[in-house]
Amino acid sequence: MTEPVRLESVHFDSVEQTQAWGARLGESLRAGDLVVLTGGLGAGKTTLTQGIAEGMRVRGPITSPTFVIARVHPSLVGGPALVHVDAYRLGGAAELDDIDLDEDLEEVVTVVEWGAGLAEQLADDHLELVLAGDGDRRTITLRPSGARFDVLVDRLTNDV
Ligand SMILES: Nc1ncnc2c1ncn2[C@@H]1O[C@H](COP(=O)(O)OP(=O)(O)OP(=O)(O)O)[C@@H](O)[C@H]1O
Ligand SMILES: [Mg+2]
Repeated sequence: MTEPVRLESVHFDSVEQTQAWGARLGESLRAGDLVVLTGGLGAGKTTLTQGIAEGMRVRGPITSPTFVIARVHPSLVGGPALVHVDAYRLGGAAELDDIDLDEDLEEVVTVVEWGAGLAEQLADDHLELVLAGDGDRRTITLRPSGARFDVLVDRLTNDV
């Protein structure tokens, strides 16, 4: 029997709302976590990452890398660094293992902007966030993989 697919969505009407939710997520992330952002060009992956960085209290700025594939943002408060990977621009062929990172992924939080569909190749526990929408309105569908992220998604989809 196939396992039930769990799909929860959240909706935002402005950049500020998307970033505020990203900050809530960022506050909950810890070393070793992997967050995979999928969604087309301009879907809001980098914008959401800016919110995550704020919540994690790491050094900015979070930008769209043009030539650099991965950037390390150290913590300002003694927490884990944020490694922001823009694999979207690799054209879809790469896997996370192929990206040459100096950091031990167990010690940092990794956020990857990824081409659609590729996240399924990631075997480890991760949180996939699928971004869609246009105008100012965005929908983020949460696809947790593993118990750790199940708990996190419960917390993040409850309106508090
Ligand atoms: N509610 C919203 N949430 C996020 N972005 C929004 C929202 N409303 C409008 N936008 C705009 O959509 C654009 C999102 O761009 P962003 O660079 O974050 O997307 P991306 O998915 O990282 O794109 P790329 O594929 O180029 O990496 C920005 O110009 C942002 O201002
Ligand atoms: Mg981007």
